[in-house]
Amino acid sequence: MSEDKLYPLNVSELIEHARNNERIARTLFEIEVEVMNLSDCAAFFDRLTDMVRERFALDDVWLVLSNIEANARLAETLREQGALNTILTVATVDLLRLVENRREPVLVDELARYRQLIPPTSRDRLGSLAILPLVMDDRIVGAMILGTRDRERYQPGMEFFFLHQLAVKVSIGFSSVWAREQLRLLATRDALTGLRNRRDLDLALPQELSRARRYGQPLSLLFMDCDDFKQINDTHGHDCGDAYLRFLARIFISLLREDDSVFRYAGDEFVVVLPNQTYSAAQAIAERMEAHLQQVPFSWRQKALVASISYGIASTSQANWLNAEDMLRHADQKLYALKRERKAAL
Ligand SMILES: Nc1nc2c(ncn2[C@@H]2O[C@H](COP(=O)(O)OP(=O)(O)OP(=O)(O)O)[C@@H](O)[C@H]2O)c(=O)[nH]1
Repeated sequence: MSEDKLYPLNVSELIEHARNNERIARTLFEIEVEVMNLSDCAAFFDRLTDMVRERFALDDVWLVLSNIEANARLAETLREQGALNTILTVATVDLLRLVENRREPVLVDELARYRQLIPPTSRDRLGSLAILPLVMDDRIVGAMILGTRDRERYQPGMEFFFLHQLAVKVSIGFSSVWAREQLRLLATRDALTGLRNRRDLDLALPQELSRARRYGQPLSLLFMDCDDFKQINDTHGHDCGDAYLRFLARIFISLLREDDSVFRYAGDEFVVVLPNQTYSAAQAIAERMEAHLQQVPFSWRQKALVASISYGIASTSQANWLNAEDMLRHADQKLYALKRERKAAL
C-alpha cells in the first residue's frame, strides 16, 4: 500500500494515481468482506493478517496487544482458539508512547526505538513499519503492524489515508467479532469459575457420545460433588464458598488432559467428560483428584480446609448408552450411592 505520490505532475501520472487508489480501495473492500463474517477472534485475526500481507506484498503483519486487564481475556481467547499468527504483548505505557497516544497510523523507518513492537525473528530484516492503532471501546488496546524490508515504503510524514481507513476497519471488525465472542462466552461459561456451564454440557455430551460411537472409541464421564459444601458456606461465609469452588475448578483443570472438559453442572456439582477413556481410566482420574485434594488443602484466611469430593462414573466401556441423559443420570445415581455409603460408614 504505497501512497507516496501525493501531487502527480501530469495527466498520465494523475490517472495512474487514481487507478492505484482504486485498486487499494477495492482490495480493502475485499479484505473487509472476507473477514466480516468470521465468528471467532483467531480466525478473524489470522485471515486478516494473511490477506493484508499477501494483497499489499508485505513481509510481515502481526498484532500487538497492550497488557491492560481487559486484554487478558482477549489474549487468552486467541491462544485457546489457536491463533497461528504472531501476537506480542507490550506494556500499555510503552504502546501509548510509541503510537504517540494517537488513533492514526504511525509510519517509521528508524526501527531501533520500536524494537519491542517487532517479533524477534523479524527485527533484523525489516526496513520500515506502519503501526495501525487498534481501538476498542474508545481506547487504544493494541496495534496491527505492517512490516516491510523496503526502508522507503513507510516514512514519517507520508500520506496515510488508506492506512487510516484500514486501521479503522480493523478496529471496527475486531470490536464486533470480540463482542460476538463475549456473548458466546456468556452463554456457555459459568461466571464464577470460568468453567463451561450446564447448557454447554447439554450440547457437548451428545456430540461426544456420537463421535465416540462413530470412531468406536470409549467415552467416560465423572459426576462430582463436594462433600459438606453447605457447611463451608455456613462456617466461613459465602465468599469462602465461592473461592472454594474456584479453587476446585483450577485443580480439576490442572489434573486433566487437553481433550478432557470440565463443566460446572450446578452449585457444588461438576461433570468431567473424558473422551477416549475407559471406566478404569476414569476411576484412576477420580482417585488422583481425591488424593490431590487431600494433599493440597484450600487455604482461607490462614486456615487450611481439606476439600473432599464424591463421584460417580458412567462409561461406554461398561454399557452401551443410548443417549447422553441416561449416561449422566447413571453417573449421578452412582455419585449419590457412594455418598450414602460414605455417610453410613461414618
Ligand atoms: N458459595 C456458594 N455456595 C453455593 C453456590 N451454589 C450453591 N451453593 C450452596 O451449595 C450448597 C450445596 O449444599 P448441599 O447440596 O446440601 O451439599 P453438601 O453440603 O455438599 O452436602 P452433601 O452433598 O450431602 O455432602 C448449598 O448450601 C447452596 O446454597 C455458589 O455459587 N456459591
